[in-house]
Amino acid sequence: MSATHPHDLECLTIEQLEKIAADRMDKQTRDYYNEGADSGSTLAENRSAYQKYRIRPRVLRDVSKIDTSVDIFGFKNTIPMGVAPTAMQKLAHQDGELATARACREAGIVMGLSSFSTTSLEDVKGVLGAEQPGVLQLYLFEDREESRGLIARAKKAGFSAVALTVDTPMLGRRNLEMKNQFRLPRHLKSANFDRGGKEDGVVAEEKGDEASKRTRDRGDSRAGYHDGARWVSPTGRITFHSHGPNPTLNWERDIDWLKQQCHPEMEVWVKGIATGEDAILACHHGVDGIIVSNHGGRQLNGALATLDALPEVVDAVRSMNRKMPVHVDGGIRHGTDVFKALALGADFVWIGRPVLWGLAYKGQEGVRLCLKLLSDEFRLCMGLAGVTRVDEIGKEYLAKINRDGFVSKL
Ligand SMILES: Cc1cc2nc3c(=O)[nH]c(=O)nc-3n(C[C@H](O)[C@H](O)[C@H](O)COP(=O)(O)O)c2cc1C
Ligand SMILES: CCCCC(=O)C(=O)O
Repeated sequence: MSATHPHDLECLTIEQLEKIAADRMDKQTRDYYNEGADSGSTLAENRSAYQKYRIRPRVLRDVSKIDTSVDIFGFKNTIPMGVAPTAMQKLAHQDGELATARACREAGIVMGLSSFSTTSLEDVKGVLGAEQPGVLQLYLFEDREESRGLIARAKKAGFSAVALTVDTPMLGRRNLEMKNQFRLPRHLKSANFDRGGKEDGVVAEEKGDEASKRTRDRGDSRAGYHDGARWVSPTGRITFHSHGPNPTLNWERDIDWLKQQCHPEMEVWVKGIATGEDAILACHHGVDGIIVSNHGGRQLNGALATLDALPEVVDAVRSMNRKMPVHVDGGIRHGTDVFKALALGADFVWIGRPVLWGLAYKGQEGVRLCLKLLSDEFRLCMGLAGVTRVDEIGKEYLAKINRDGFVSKL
């Protein structure tokens, strides 16, 4: 964007943003951000699933006044879209999560913050301010005390909700992450678990001068290694590889525990639902909302694209007596994608990688651009489809293209 033109003429779509960002990231970061698990087929299908649907626009409806806003956590969000929690944003830009928070605040858009952010949750909420809702994504650790502390801090800082990630009982197989032996560079830290710089990725190299660097280069186990599922470190420090995945999580014990910790100040959401069965369990266990997600194709490759899983989840929730919001993420790259997800029954969508690409492009300015592109496209889509309010978007606005090319109404 320049003083003379409201658009960034170098970057008019999220696809262009993706390309520009790819050139600006180092290989480690680009691979970590962009890859999916295994062959990447679920990652690809999250995007291509949107191509199976077409919009059935209605005309002559006076669309001169369009309201794209929705209510979320008592806040008037400018568009039914939020920023999904993604770890380690300082890899993309030195301002990291602060830049994202500033852009969200400017745009009036809710922000999700990863447990493994490179900025502390207090600093991020400080930027968002009292009005703007924040959602803390939670990895519930086997070490419950650590999680209890984090939840208490989120409550104190004024987060509106925690979103418990449930699709990571184990870490998905990410081949480039393993090949690159990816971990957080020494100058960055997992800020929510910072204990004076004593964390993995820092210690081995920092304390360790040349001698421990040589040790590490030799692959000595004292310095740790990435075995494909976790970073195996003898130091026992908290890293996303060592503590993120938790195979012990279960509905009975953990959801009730979490509700006790969070309610009534913070809502409890579950992120990573992919079936109608689990949506019903979520209802039974009294969570406040669910996010249909496959972690951006980074966990179980071969899982359904989230847009394909969405209808069964929506049907399951509608079959229950309780009104529980259903959100979705994964592969959303156009305003029309937001429209399609809502038409299939989602109340709200979240975007992950496009924000990271915006950060890599221009920090806060780049995230602002990313949010603006999608917001502008969504508004235009509503107008061209003949809709002036978000709650009017329903399945009558969609048709599905079957594999053989036939079009069917939903
Ligand atoms: C680099 C990266 C890091 C992520 N980190 C987290 C995380 O810390 N916690 C989490 O629940 N999800 C995490 N996610 C998943 C996102 O929240 C979201 O589900 C996904 O990115 C949505 O798909 P999209 O990138 O296609 O928009 C991460 C995704 C990416 C790409
Ligand atoms: C346990 C994984 C933490 C970071 C993350 O969610 C991701 O890289 O996808």
